[in-house]
Amino acid sequence: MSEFNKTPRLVLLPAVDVAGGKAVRLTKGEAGTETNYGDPIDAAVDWADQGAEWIHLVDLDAAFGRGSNGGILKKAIRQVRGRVNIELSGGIRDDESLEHALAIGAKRINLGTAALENPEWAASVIAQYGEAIAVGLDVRGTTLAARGWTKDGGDLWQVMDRLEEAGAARYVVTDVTKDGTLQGPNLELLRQVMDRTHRPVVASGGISNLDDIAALRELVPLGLEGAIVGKALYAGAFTLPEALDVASH
Ligand SMILES: O=C(O)c1ccccc1N[C@@H]1O[C@H](COP(=O)(O)O)[C@@H](O)[C@H]1O
Repeated sequence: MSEFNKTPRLVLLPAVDVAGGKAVRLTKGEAGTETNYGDPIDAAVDWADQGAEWIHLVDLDAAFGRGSNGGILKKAIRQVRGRVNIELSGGIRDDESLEHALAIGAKRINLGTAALENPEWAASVIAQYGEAIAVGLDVRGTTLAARGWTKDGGDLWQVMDRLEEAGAARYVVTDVTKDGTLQGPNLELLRQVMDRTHRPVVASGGISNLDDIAALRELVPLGLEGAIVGKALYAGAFTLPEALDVASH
């Protein structure tokens, strides 16, 4: 196949979710389901060493509104600066937290709760920062989830209409019921979201094996730009180099 008709690669974003100063994975985002994977700075450096181009870095305590891992996130970003782009999320809900996130070196901010609860502010920062703002659409069925995924945040399609109007640059779509379960991504949900936008979409939740990555890569022509990989990498289901290979061939 020539370079011209090859499917473009799928960008993979290893996740580093931080709670209580540790890299953890949750099941379906539920507090108390943490599996501990050690030092988040080591994890970030490890993914950078293994070829990650992006890391999806999450302050879970900030997302749940119960604390902050700000110092650790800053150190992690500093350690991989110049090698890896950081997509930062969790608790970024006002000018101060957004400006701080950008100041410590995040290339992209993922807004969850704020995009649901504060539409005017979300529209204003989407207009101001453009590509630096992604919106996280964290859903159960077609109901969005906010505040550490503990509160309903409205209807996915209605909120998407508003975000499209606001000019959101990119969506990060998480099926909360799949996240951390190793049950495979929700391909149908991704297709439905991509049907409603021309903006790039990043998939999150459920990847369990290399076949899932191959299936997601098939969606690249429909608008899927990337996929966040969490538990499968930490559990050793495959290595990041193996996944990057599947994502690009
Ligand atoms: O990633 C998780 O497991 C997770 C679990 C529970 C809540 C949030 C989680 N992840 C990230 O947090 C943002 C939302 O943060 P906020 O609502 O803007 O404060 C979400 O998009 C995920 O990236």
